[in-house]
Amino acid sequence: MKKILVIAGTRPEVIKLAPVYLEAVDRFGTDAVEWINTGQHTALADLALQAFGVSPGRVLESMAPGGSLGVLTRNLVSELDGLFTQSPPEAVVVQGDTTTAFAGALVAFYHRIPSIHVEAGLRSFDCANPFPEEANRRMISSLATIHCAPTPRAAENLRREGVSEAQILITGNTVVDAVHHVRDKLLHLCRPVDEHKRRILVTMHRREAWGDEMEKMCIALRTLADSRSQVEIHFPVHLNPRVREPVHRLLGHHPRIHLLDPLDYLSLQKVLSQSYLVLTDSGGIQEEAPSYGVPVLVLRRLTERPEAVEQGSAQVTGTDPDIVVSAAQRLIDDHAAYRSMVKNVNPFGDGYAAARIVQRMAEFLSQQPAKTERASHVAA
Ligand SMILES: CC(=O)N[C@@H]1[C@@H](OP(=O)(O)OP(=O)(O)OC[C@H]2O[C@@H](n3ccc(=O)[nH]c3=O)[C@H](O)[C@@H]2O)O[C@H](CO)[C@@H](O)[C@@H]1O
Repeated sequence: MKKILVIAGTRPEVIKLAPVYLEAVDRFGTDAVEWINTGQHTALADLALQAFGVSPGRVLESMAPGGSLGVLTRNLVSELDGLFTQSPPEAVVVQGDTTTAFAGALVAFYHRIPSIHVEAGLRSFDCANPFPEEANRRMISSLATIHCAPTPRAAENLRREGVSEAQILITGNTVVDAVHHVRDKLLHLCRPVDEHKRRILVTMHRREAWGDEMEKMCIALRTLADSRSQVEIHFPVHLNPRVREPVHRLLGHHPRIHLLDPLDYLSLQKVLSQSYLVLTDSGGIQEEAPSYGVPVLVLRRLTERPEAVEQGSAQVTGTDPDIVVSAAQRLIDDHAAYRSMVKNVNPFGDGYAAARIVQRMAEFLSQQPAKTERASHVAA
């Protein structure tokens, strides 16, 4: 019985791998596909799993609260190595750029097990930003067997790094599949009738923003809310204490800044679909917003998602508070400028990425010889 392991540890991995998991179960059967939750971000990942009706097959205990990236990587590699030794899968699926994804691809490589990398080829070309994600995804691109690039641009990045054409598949981003999975439940929703209000969705969590940048962004949000009475900020705050502490300290008592606990996937999509504008450092939300025609200000110096910027529905503001505030004020005051950013095309995918990925997986697995033995995963 073929066993395909889908390995996820964080909320975005769950959201972007759930469509692949469901498609693979539909194609190969429930006994052939197993979900591995590495425990990197258990609470947020579990919340996302519920939205897709996916129950984690096996939960690892990789996260040492407050542990370093080195400790997390050590734990993940050790646990996955034991799992792969005990019952070697035919293939593993990893997503994006987390430490979970890197450890999954690395241990699969050591065991000579093929790995499928979902969302391959995103590059900021700066290993400090995002940190450690840019380095993780570059390393995964050296290890993976099949590279599922969401866009032609991502595929080009992989070719430039020497990945062979036969190993690259342009699929679209599975996050658009996830949006399609829930959007029927959003259909009855319409944009808020109070045209005077300007609802702004905010999310921030990036490691490279922890500390001063996070504080400066909070002050910028407060300045923005104070400067425009029609602004209502909805901010689901990441569980990480390095995010929660400054956000609640600096924004916790503003009448029009609503600090929320992390939202389940459907609730977030409802807020996103009804927002006037998004201010975020999130990758996934940059990719989802075009599905609802909502403009995005990217609170980062760089983005590995230039497609939305090039089509004009997103703007990279960086993290200078004055620039962020004036960019948001312009889109509130200048309706023509705002309308020019409202697009009805999502450049990141069409909602059929999972189907393409699983089809390619099926073709690949059908060409694999029966495994007689696992060679050379034992240290020389
Ligand atoms: C460098 C970088 O960009 N890396 C990204 C990062 O993911 P991210 O930046 O997208 O991370 P978040 O912003 O945490 O997740 C966002 C998702 O969560 C949903 N959401 C959000 C708030 C909430 O209250 N409830 C929710 O349901 C939301 O709709 C969306 O789908 O790592 C991923 C894995 O490797 C990568 O794929 C991805 O490139």
